[in-house]
Amino acid sequence: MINTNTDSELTYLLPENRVNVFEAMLTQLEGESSNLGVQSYGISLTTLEDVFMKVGADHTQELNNHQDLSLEDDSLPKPIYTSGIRLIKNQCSAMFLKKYKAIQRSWMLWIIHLCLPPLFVILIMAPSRIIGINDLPAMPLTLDKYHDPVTLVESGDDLGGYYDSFKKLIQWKNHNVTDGAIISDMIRLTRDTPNLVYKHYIVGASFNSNVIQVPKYNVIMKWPTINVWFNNDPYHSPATALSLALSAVFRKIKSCSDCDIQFTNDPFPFSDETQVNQIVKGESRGQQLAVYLTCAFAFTSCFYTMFLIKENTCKSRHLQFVAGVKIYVFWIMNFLCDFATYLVICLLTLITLVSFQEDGYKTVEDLSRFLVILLYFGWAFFPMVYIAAYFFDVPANGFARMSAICYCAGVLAFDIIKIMKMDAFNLKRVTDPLHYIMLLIPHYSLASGISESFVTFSYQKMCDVLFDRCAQVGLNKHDCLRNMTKKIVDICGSPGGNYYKWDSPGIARNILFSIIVGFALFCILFLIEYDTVTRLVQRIIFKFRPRYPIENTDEDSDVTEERRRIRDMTTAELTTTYDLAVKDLTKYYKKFLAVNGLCLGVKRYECFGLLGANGAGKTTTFKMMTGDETMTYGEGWIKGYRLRTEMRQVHRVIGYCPQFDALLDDMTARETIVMFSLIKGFLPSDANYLAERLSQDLDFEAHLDKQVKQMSGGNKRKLSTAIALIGDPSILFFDEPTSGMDPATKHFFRGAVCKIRDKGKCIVLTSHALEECEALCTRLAIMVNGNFKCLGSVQHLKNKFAKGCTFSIKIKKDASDVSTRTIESYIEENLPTANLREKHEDLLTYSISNSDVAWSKMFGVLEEGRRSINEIEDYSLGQGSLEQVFLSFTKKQNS
Ligand SMILES: Nc1ncnc2c1ncn2[C@@H]1O[C@H](COP(=O)(O)OP(=O)(O)OP(=O)(O)O)[C@@H](O)[C@H]1O
Repeated sequence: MINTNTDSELTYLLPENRVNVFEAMLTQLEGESSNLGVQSYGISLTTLEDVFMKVGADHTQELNNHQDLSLEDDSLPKPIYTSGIRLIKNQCSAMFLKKYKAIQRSWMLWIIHLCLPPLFVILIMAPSRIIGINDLPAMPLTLDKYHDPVTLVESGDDLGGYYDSFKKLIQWKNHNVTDGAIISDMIRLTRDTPNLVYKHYIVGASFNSNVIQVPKYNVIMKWPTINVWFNNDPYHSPATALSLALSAVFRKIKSCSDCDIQFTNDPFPFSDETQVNQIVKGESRGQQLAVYLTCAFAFTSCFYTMFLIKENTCKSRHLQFVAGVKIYVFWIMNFLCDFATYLVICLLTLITLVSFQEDGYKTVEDLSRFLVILLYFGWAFFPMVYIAAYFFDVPANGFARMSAICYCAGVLAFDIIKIMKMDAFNLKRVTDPLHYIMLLIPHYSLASGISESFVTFSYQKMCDVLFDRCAQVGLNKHDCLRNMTKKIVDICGSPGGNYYKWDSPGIARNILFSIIVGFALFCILFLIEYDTVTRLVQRIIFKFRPRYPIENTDEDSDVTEERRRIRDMTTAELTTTYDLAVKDLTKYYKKFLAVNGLCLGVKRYECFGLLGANGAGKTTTFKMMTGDETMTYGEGWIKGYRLRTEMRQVHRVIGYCPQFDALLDDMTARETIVMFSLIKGFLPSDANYLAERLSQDLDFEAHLDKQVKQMSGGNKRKLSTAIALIGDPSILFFDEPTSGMDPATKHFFRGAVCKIRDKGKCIVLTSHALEECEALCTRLAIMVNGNFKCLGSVQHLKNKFAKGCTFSIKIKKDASDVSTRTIESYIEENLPTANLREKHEDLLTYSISNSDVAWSKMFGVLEEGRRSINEIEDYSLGQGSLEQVFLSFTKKQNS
């Protein structure tokens, strides 16, 4: 029965029960080989996997069902939208689905993200209200505001009874009063209990008489004297001590035991000049809000990098591009979805601000101005964080570092420049250009915008108050300003209230700079995405430090022949003959040569296998073919599209299953397939049906609604394979597709790949499972240190490199040692080149390294042995394995 049939090779399954006719059949084949055009042939034994599939697998029945649902079934839906606006709409839906699911699945994180700026507003509003430029409040001068105050009084020569009045006053006010000698007591107390003194001994008084001379009457008289004492620490203690003494005198003179004088410290309002200075120095709530909000938005903005870094490092983004998502659709949708969530943050921040009814942040005009600042900031920072995502591999790391950078470039730089702007430093010549340069940084522009806008607001408010005061005394604006300082004339003299003016304080510069920066960064982003920058940089690097492939001297003749054939063909010939062609494909990672001048052409109906030890360069070759890496040297074409310049078109015709599952953890398997199907242009209903069909066919139906992070490694692999199969691509790249799959699914997968290949597709795969390559590949190459070491069909390589064969003889259970020796002698006599490799109780294994012994002869000897020696129960005979070929080459691979 014919097992496989390719252009150059036929594989038959031979029934074991007809082993007696093998000798005659093979003799005839060997005799007729030149007439039949048979170059060589070989015999392989059934693999253990085949045995497993036949006798052991629980899935046998299921697999039979699978065969009916084969992937090459033409009833599978096809992409409807292959171009135009409908395809773009479809891809937009896919991008929206991805973002929506990401938010839905990590909602806790998103709530924290959304609430961060409003939370900052709440946390800073209360303290900043106190520190602001409000006039200082009035403060009564009493002992009440001190904790358990003790008043020390000393009665000396008290002439007027003031001592008594003072003591009673303190007691009347319910405070402690102690008699003593003030100086000695204070020295003693300060030495013994200094903390007690500082905390509780606020004021004191001593009452004495002084002898004074009254010059007018020329008499000397005694005069009552009150000395008040105060603790140096509290700010208002001198005035409080004095006020108590005066009250005591008042009470004494008035002979009133429940009288008191209330003293209050009520400062004058800040002068206009002071207010201006405070605004300029940033000692205002609005200014502090600018700093803190920039701090909050530094964290908020950098949060957006996390998803992108994740998408980047798991290679899901690359896979989406391979699936055909348009770059502008990807980024515009990304921006729109992110901006929508950012608008929610802005809205929540505005609502929080309104609830505080803070001057400058309460009217519709104030808030719309604030919203404008946030909007231009959003426009500039999004492309900045998108570009920054390229530089990080770990999301949390990227977030932390970016937040620190944005904090330094925004808040810290804003504070430093504000300090440098102070008149005392005289650095205006430096700070002005520095300010302009820093406006290019979105976070600095945000801090400066909020601050400038508040300064304008404060100036306007201050000038309005000033002009009102002048109007009350009949002065017009002009006369009002005549007596004011230059600074105030400068501020209030020009028409005020224009927030959007160019000069400081105005936010026109901030808006313009941010809009330009946003455009510039988006351009850079698209230049990076369209590989323009990479190609330019590589061209420049190549010009100064060209890197060519290195001539390989110990190359096999088949590899040399393939190279010659590819090099001799014109581009037109290559693209018409082969679906995939590469000429001198070379990749250097800095100085390390990972892939060295590969030449290869793969046609329709071919499954080409890339074998090699770890680090041989297989994945790098795949990456260059799928656009994940650029080639250092060489050329390549897929379906006529040039790899260097037409990767977008290439992506439309290929399916790619990468080595590591490029899947987004939070999405379910169904959502993932639906997303990729939508990208490829399927109707949403078809996408859902496809998810179910592919999951049935690849046997992960039960896991279809599990999130990827909850799936096992093997099922993730199946999902990656399913993604590669979506949309019936002409060329399929499978990088170790079956690693981690169970044997039953592996078997099914191989069946599916064979069917896909037989439909006229071209398949390229790498695998470490040699039996898989043997089963699937029509041709294969073994790679060592970036070079092809051999190339050809499995049989061709076995015939060429795995010379000889092995055979095993199974001995009956009750056979004696004598019988075993008889069998050994028989083999020695008839197949003298055979070496006994292993000898077990009931099994003898021989190997023949001499390939000159014909298969028919070997079968003849073994069949004759079975007939003549009763103790031989069975035998098997087969060619050297692909593993032998593989090992003979790969032992040269550099570790
Ligand atoms: N981004 C990179 N930078 C530097 N060297 C790299 C990079 N990627 C791969 N290499 C190196 O290139 C060589 C080929 O790597 P590649 O991943 O292509 O091997 P492979 O044949 O696919 O191996 P495996 O079977 O283990 O997947 C290795 O030595 C690897 O260390």
